Order: sequence, then C-alpha cells, then structure tokens
Amino acid sequence: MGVEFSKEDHVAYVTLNRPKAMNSLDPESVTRLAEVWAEVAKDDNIRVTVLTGAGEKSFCTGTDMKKTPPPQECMASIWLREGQPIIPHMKMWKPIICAINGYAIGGGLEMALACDLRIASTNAKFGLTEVKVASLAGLNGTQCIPRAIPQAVAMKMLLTGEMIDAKEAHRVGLISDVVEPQELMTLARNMARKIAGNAPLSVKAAKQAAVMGLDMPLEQGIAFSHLLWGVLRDTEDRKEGFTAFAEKRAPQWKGR
Ligand SMILES: CC(C)(COP(=O)(O)OP(=O)(O)OC[C@H]1O[C@@H](n2cnc3c(N)ncnc32)[C@H](O)[C@@H]1OP(=O)(O)O)[C@@H](O)C(=O)NCCC(=O)NCCSC(=O)/C(=C/c1ccccc1)CC(=O)O
Repeated sequence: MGVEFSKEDHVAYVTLNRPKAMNSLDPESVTRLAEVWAEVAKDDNIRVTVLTGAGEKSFCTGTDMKKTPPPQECMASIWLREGQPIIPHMKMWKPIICAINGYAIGGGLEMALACDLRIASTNAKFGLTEVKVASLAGLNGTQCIPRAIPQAVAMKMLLTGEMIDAKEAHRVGLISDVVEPQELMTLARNMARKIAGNAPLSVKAAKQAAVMGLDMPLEQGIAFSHLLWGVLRDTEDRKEGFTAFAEKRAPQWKGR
C-alpha cells in the first residue's frame, strides 16, 4: 500500500510507504492521501496527525516521475472541477506534524511546508528541485518557502534547485528539531501526545488564529484572536481546565 494510516490515543499516523521509490507520489498514493486526509478531518477522536515516510532514506521526493503520465484531460477542466490534488486536502485546524526521515524534495517538501510542525533526522535533505525537471514548485513551494525561511535562502533554493541539509534547515528555521534517525518517531510521538493532551478546541483555535492571522494586519489579527478567545471562554472545557487546575488533577476534555 502506498499510504499507511493508523490511529492511537487521539493521534493519527500517515506514512508514505513506497521506500523503493523514495516514497515519491504515484497517482494511487495521491488519491489515497486525499481519502486519508478526509478521514482525519472528520474523525473527532483524532486531535493531531504525524505525517512521515517509510524507511530511513526518504520522506518523499515529490511526484513519481516514472509513474505519473500527463493527464488526458486539459488543466482547465481539472482545475475548475477539483482544484489542486494534494495540499487543499491537508487544510484543517487540527495540527499536522511532519517527521522528515530523509529526502524532502519537490512535492515532498511542499507537503512538509503545508504542515504546522517540521522535525527531521540528521540525514534529511531539503530541496525544491522542480526547476531541474522543467516544472515548478507550484503546490505551495514558491509561496511558502519565502514565508518560512529568510528570502535569500528561499530564492537560492527555488532558483538553483540545490538542496540544503538538516543542519542548515535547522539554522534557517525550516525545521524546529533535528535528531538521530532512530529517535525521530519517538520525538514525533511525544510531540503529538503533548498536543493531543491539550484542550482540543484550544489547539484548533491557536492554529486558526496563527494561520489566518498571518494574512491580516496586526491589529486585525489581534482582534480576531481576542474574538476566538471569546468563543472558547464559555466552553465546558475551559471551565474544566480551570477547575482541574484548582483541584490539582488532570483535566478531562470533552471538545465542547
Ligand atoms: C532523491 C535522490 C537525490 C536520491 O538519489 P539516490 O542516488 O540516493 O537514489 P536513486 O537511485 O536516485 O533513487 C532510488 C530509486 O528511487 C527512484 N526515485 C526517487 N525519486 C523519484 C521520483 N521523484 N520519481 C520516481 N522515482 C524516484 C529512483 O528512480 C530510483 O529507482 P530505481 O532506479 O532504483 O528503480 C534522487 O532520487 C532524486 O533526485 N530524485 C528526484 C527528486 C525530484 O526531482 N523531485 C521533484 C519531482 S517533481 C515534483 O515533485 C512536482 C510536484 C508538483 C508541483 C506542482 C503541482 C503538482 C506536483 C512537479 C511536477 O509534478 O511537475
């Protein structure tokens, strides 16, 4: 199976599973990913997702260039019917952690950029290499990489197609943590459990405020954030959070 999907303790694990092809995305994997993200979005038991790749060499090297023929349909009809194939399916207020276990190239790095947290193993390498194969980092790369890291480094990556290693990615802030390959999933699981242990509506609101606020002037962002706080103010979970603190016990979240 090109994509594995499992759930444990409010955490979903999505694993790209074509290690012999560096976990590149063939058409079947793209279709399956859309189904998996739809399930993640609608399952109230899932509070956070870890996206990773099988094996130790590669997270994902983007489009499977050997198994992806040009579609028979013209772009206009595809675009006006369903839009983009990958990133829109990842749009949700539940956080996604990308555990990058090797190469994150082309569409692979673009998927990582669509995640909220990026952690990587020491052997990871990052590149938007589409210009080397006469294509474009058109899933989100041309827009998200200059917003994620300093512009000079972003433009160098976009225009040369050169890769950067995990140390450099950490230095420029593309990833938050770098660990030895054998420690990556432990870190991902611990991070996911920490997030899943927090109040689910608060976590979603924090993501919504941060993501939507990035496109707003500061004053509007702060006003939006305060209104979101107001939305949470009267929830059962907020009362439970304050009561549990006073009673020195762990809170029991209901997600309402
Ligand atoms: C990652 C590499 C640098 C690794 O090199 P290495 O020498 O270590 O290993 P290889 O022998 O090269 O790889 C092993 C095995 O895997 C196959 N492989 C690797 N990547 C791909 C791939 N992307 N497609 C198909 N097959 C792949 C490789 O052929 C080997 O197979 P074998 O010979 O054993 O049968 C190196 O592999 C490398 O450079 N890979 C290509 C990375 C790349 O260029 N990625 C960008 C792809 S384009 C893209 O992602 C796009 C996304 C997109 C944008 C906008 C809208 C939709 C999609 C652009 C697009 O689709 O147009």
